[in-house]
Amino acid sequence: MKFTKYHALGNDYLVVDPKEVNRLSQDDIITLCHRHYGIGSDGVLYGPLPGNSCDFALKIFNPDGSEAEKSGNGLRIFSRYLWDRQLVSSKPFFIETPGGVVSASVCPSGKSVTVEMGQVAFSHKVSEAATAAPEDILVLGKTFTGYRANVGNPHFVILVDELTPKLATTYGPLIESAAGFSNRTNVQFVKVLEQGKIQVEIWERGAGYTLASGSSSVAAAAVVHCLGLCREKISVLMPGGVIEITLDVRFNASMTGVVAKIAEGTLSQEALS
Ligand SMILES: N[C@@H](CCC[C@H](N)C(=O)O)C(=O)O
Repeated sequence: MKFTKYHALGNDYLVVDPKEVNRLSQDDIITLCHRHYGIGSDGVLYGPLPGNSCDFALKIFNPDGSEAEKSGNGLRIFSRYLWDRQLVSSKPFFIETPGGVVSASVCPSGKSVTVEMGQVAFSHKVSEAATAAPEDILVLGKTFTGYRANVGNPHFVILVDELTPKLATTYGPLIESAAGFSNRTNVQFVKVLEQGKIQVEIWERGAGYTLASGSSSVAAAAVVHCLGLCREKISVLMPGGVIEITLDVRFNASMTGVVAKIAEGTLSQEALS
């Protein structure tokens, strides 16, 4: 089975073409993503599949084998894969995910990709709640105030004054699976640095601590903009680098950042046995 590996600011994904394999089981995905027993990645992008409403459809899997509705960096990486395979040009094209259809465009060098991620809802259900509402959550004796956002996939955005990776690694796993989140949640700890700049530490649902996340960047930017803390153009600083987000008045989000190809290879049969 052939695979291609890319990263977007250190958020790494394997792209597996359905032509290579009819189906990936949950165990296959867990092994593929495992950094010792497999190739290692923050997820698997299974596509291109035939779309219902556009040329390309994509399935996105987390390293725990669960399926995500959407992934910002996953979509930017998959766009770059389509571009590398000469299946798209530098003109905008559409990709269908369970979390909605997005439009993407790859810059002429292939190194930067923009995805129009769609409208952010301030709830865990798409198209509900037009404004961010605070919600307290008690974890390990500490109360955090966060805001739900849905970018196709669910997020819980917590504003803090002091930001450390430890916040994400200590509280992230407990918040991810807290009782109030019926389908678990991605978690972002966010510090507003200035009007157009925020810093974020991320705990991803089904993946854990990651160096960057596109949908998390969109969720965090939408919440701080909705609260009036930042304007509509926001640079999101993460441990892996920067993603640029632009929001319109209805919280439709455009996301731009770099993508790099790491490797192409063939997985040994033995690895999945
Ligand atoms: N890394 C991603 C998010 C991947 C999906 C997420 N773990 C989920 O389960 O929703 C991104 O760049 O958005």
